[in-house]
Order: sequence, then C-alpha cells, then structure tokens
Amino acid sequence: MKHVLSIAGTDPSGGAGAAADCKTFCAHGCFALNVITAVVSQNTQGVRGYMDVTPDLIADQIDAVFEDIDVDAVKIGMVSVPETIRVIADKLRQYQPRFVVIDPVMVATSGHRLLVPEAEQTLKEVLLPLADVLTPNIPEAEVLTGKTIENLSDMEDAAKAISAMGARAVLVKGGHRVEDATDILFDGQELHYFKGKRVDSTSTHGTGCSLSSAIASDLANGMSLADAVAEAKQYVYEGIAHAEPIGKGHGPIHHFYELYKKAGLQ
Ligand SMILES: Nc1ncnc2c1ncn2[C@@H]1O[C@H](COP(=O)(O)OP(=O)(O)O)[C@@H](O)[C@H]1O
Ligand SMILES: Cc1ncc(COP(=O)(O)OP(=O)(O)O)c(N)n1
Repeated sequence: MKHVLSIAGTDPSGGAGAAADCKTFCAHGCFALNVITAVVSQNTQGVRGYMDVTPDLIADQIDAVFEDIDVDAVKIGMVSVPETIRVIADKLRQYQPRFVVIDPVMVATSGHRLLVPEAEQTLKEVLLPLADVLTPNIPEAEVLTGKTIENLSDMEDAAKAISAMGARAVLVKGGHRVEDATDILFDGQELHYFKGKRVDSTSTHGTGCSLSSAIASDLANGMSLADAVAEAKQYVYEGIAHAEPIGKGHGPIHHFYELYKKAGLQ
C-alpha cells in the first residue's frame, strides 16, 4: 500500500482540507498521512476563522512523518502565510518526495481568504517551482498570471504561463466555468483536455482538495500523469453526482461511491 501525505488545513465539517484529502487517499487504496498547517473553523456554509500552526510545529510534524514512514507522494493545500510556505519548501527540499501535488488554495468558495495577500508572491516564488503538478482553479490562475481568464484558450495560455514559472505540470481547473467543467493540463510539452459536464449541484465543497489528492494517490499508485488526472476528474464527478445532502450550505462530495457500488450499497 502506498503512503500519501496531506499538508493542509482542517475542516471540522469534513468536506474540505485534511479531511477531504485523507478520505480521498483511502478511497484510492492508499494509507493517509496528514500534517496540519492551520486549524480552520468552517462548515458547509462557510469559513468563520482560522489559526495558523507555528512554523516550528509544522516542521516537527513533517519530520515526525518522514523520519518514520516512507512517503510515496505529497499533496499540499492551505498554506496561508509566508512562514508556512517557507518551512514546507525547506522540508520538501530536505526529504525530496517522489511526487508533489500542490493545490494553490487562495479563497474558499464562501469568499473567505485562506492565503493572505502578502503570501501570494512567496507561493509563486518559493513553493510553485517545487510542484510536479500545480492545480489552480480559474481565479487562482488569474492571480498567478495577472491575466483574466474568459475561455478555454485563456486557460491554455495560463497553464503554459504558470508552467514557465517553474511548476513541472499545471492543471487549470474549470469548475468555475459557466458552460461545462473542462480542465486543461499542460505537462511541460503538450496540452491535454479533460472535458467534463457540469453537475448542477450544491455538493461541491472540497472538490479542489479531492481532485489534487486523487491525483497524488494515482501518481503514487503508478499511473501516468494524464491517466491520473482523468481518473481524479471522474472520481470528483461521481462524488458530486452521488453526494448525500449533508449540511445547510455547499455539502461535501461522496468519497466512497465506487466502493459502495462494488459492495452493493447506496
Ligand atoms: N459542478 C461541477 N460539475 C462537474 N465537475 C465539477 C463541478 N465543479 C467542479 N468540478 C470539477 O471539480 C474539480 C475542482 O474544480 P474547481 O471547482 O475549479 O476547483 P476548486 O474547488 O479549487 O475551486 C475540477 O475537476 C472541476 O472540473
Ligand atoms: C482547510 C481548507 N482547505 C482548502 C479549502 C478549499 O477547498 P476547495 O476544495 O478548493 O473548495 P471549496 O471548499 O472552497 O469549495 C477549504 N475550504 N478549507
């Protein structure tokens, strides 16, 4: 069994952050490890506030994992402040995990910032070049490139521009598109399209967390990058389509749909 590490913030309502990451790793047959960067009070209705974990404690958590367990892939989510970004980057350089998937989380769907504006440049300069795969959504890709994205051609340009900043591969996610949910991957050489229908649903809390965690799990399990993205997209699609109505706002996706189906459960 492969061991996949999430470095992310929390969600006590279980839809996003470390909870979504660990459920996704388990649903992909991986052993889930997790380091917490920030304790967040949030639920399906939005983010209320958060407290950052100190850089020393983040470093200590990462050391505790890597000194004890072989890590096959790392997924990074909420990193909130420059000090958090720097300590994670130092530890990635120290331990050199085989696959690093970074979801450059900036603002939750509810509108609450999860990355302070002063940290955007540090994310770009210090963490982005360590990504094997970076998975910005459209607003995040706009911040990284400084350009507006209105169509698929703009998404292609953004993926290439962000790749030129140092990320080995870039997946610009289309969940914020109106027409459909097409995602575009630039692997450093070629563009790949992942076409997808939009599901008309409010159960989309944590889709970005789950997608990047599924990609990290698939890479750890030996899939090629294009196959990993295709599987991860399908996983999120099924998760939205078969979600249980949990909470009063944007609910979580279903993480175990395939497993339930195989077991003959709903
Ligand atoms: N309503 C939806 N129907 C189908 N796929 C969706 C929907 N919303 C998001 N996705 C997919 O979920 C993944 C996460 O996308 P996105 O919502 O853009 O990221 P984030 O959660 O970081 O904002 C992408 O693969 C995207 O295409
Ligand atoms: C702790 C934490 N990390 C990330 C997010 C954002 O999750 P994401 O999957 O990008 O999408 P939404 O949950 O905002 O729809 C979060 N909320 N909390």
